[in-house]
Amino acid sequence: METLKSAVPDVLKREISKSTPAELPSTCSSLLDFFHNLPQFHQMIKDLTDPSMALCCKDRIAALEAKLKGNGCFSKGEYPNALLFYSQALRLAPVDMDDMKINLVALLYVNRASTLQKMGLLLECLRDCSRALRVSPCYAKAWFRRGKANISLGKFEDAIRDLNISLKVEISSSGKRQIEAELTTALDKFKEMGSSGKKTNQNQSEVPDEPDQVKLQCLLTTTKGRGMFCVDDVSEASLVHKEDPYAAIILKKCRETHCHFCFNELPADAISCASCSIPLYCSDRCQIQAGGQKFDRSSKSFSGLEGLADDLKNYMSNVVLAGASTLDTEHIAEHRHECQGFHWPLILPSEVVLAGRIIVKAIEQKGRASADSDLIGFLDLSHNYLQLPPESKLEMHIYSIILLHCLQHFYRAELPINGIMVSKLVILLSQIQVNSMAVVRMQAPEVKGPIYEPENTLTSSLEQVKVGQAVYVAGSLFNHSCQPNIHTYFLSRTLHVQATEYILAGSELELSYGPQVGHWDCKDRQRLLEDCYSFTCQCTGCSELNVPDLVINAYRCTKLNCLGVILDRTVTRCEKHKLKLLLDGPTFYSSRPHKQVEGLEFQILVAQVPCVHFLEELAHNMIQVPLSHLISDHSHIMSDGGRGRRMRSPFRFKNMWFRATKFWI
Ligand SMILES: C[S@@+](CC[C@H](N)C(=O)[O-])C[C@H]1O[C@@H](n2cnc3c(N)ncnc32)[C@H](O)[C@@H]1O
Repeated sequence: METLKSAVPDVLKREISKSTPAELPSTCSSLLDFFHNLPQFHQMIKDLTDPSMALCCKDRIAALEAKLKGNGCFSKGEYPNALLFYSQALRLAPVDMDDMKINLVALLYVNRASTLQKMGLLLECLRDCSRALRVSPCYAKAWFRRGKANISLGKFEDAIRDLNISLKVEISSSGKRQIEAELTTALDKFKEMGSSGKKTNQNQSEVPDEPDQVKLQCLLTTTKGRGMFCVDDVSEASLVHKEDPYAAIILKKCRETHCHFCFNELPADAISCASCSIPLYCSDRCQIQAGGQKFDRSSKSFSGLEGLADDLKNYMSNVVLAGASTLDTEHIAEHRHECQGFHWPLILPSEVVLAGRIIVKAIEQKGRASADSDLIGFLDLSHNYLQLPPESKLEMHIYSIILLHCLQHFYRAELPINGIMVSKLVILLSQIQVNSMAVVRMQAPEVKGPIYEPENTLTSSLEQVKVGQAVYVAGSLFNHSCQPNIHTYFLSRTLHVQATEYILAGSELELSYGPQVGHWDCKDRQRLLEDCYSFTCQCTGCSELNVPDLVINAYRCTKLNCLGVILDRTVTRCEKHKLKLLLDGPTFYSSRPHKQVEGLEFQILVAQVPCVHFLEELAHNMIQVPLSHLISDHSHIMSDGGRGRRMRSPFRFKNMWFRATKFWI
């Protein structure tokens, strides 16, 4: 990237840095022409898209090496290490579907199943056996291992069926003897269970119905573009909105720990993409939804099992064909186009790969033939291109050109390489910057000291970690407020929006994009929103005076019983504008009810002439805000240099808010 960036001539850089959205086709076209004459550019595209150079291809030899290491650990009883090596081998092993007997993938699944069984992870073991059978349906060892796992799980009927099939397909007599012994155990246990009247618990716990969602409407606001409003009153904690992402991607740092589709933590029997070695998934369902159905195993695959009873044949097809039939077929596999041995999904930044996923989904949804140049317009997302810093504009140009060349390998007809198409990608990248949401999970940091120490209590130390980035089409219409009335959480990759207070009909529903009143002061909140989203916050928290903003960075008087505070100079600059609005307002001389906090009425009394004691501070561009009407003299604050004790935590001021009755400004 840096090489390409530095190669761009200064004139072109300047043109790009000043460009408006309307000028994008021209700047993109100029950069495209420049890169097409640049050998480094062609080399970079080759590195990113040539399958023979990709590090993410399947590699049979490396898989066999990892398998050998796994076997070594298994025989020494080092099961966690064996698990790691078998998982690594599975990630690298190519699925050779022509091999109808035992293939490497099936063998690795059975080896990992044995390891999982040794570790007491029986459900995981069972799943791996089924995966082996999906690849090699007549693999006796997989049926045998499945039977054993089912015995341990108390599912004796299934175990008997598994073992009977295993007996049928096993050819060696020693193998048959082993299976028969296990079958006897299963039959005995089944009889025992029958006589004691015990039944395996088949009852699934009922999932409670989700409450109805609230009716929302999208309206144009005066200062923030479109926003989401509620039609009726919304009670606290109601589910306001629920949505699956249009496209999503895992963050690079979570690639080895979380499922690349649903973003949940990976289980011990994580599975990999059938075509490349990049993603890991928590289940077959996630793998298929992300990468598409790889094994289309028809019932022909296990024909030739003459003599097998019909109920066993049915059972066999249920096990072997499980998964695919239960899938939502409307889902468009989002990783499929990336896993042709290409290198770019591994290398390019997450948001660029996310842009690729959006483009591909749009093409697939519209139908390849009808895909026109307005490929992404239908998403109707806002963007911030005009406000972007020059450096970001240049990077977006370069990444768009690179991405277009990468996608071309799969969608040559739909994605012509020209200035207009690149400009669409530039806009898409800036739309992603403004609209994509971080998918988060709660995580407890590692506990260092003894658990009973107050700092180590898990509930207090849970923190949010970002695991993915996703674009939600309707979810993107919620504006930001530093005093939000809704919050978001994620179950799997589904966005849930919930009310945090009672909201009156017709009110705007606003969430916090990060900063909130009471946690950050106004200037820090505004800086963050400008830096990350390129807008100047117009929420009530930033445009109207509020108590936490005045006191969060204030200096408190050290004198006992004195509640006086002095604002930091940097805060004052930000608050001055709000104060001016207040002073210019119609309530200049009057007192007006400002805020109701737990039954106490706060008042802002706007004095025409500032109190004499504070003139000195005002001369230094500082504003003194005593939080008690009892205070009459603040000369002592100035006498100790105005430093006082710095109060950062708004909660420590909470008591003060309740004690205070008036503000004097
Ligand atoms: C995710 S979109 C929200 C929907 C957007 N208003 C629209 O019309 O599509 C984020 C954009 O909305 C605007 N926005 C959201 N919250 C805002 C706020 N508190 N103050 C000013 N603009 C805001 C900014 O332009 C921001 O880039």
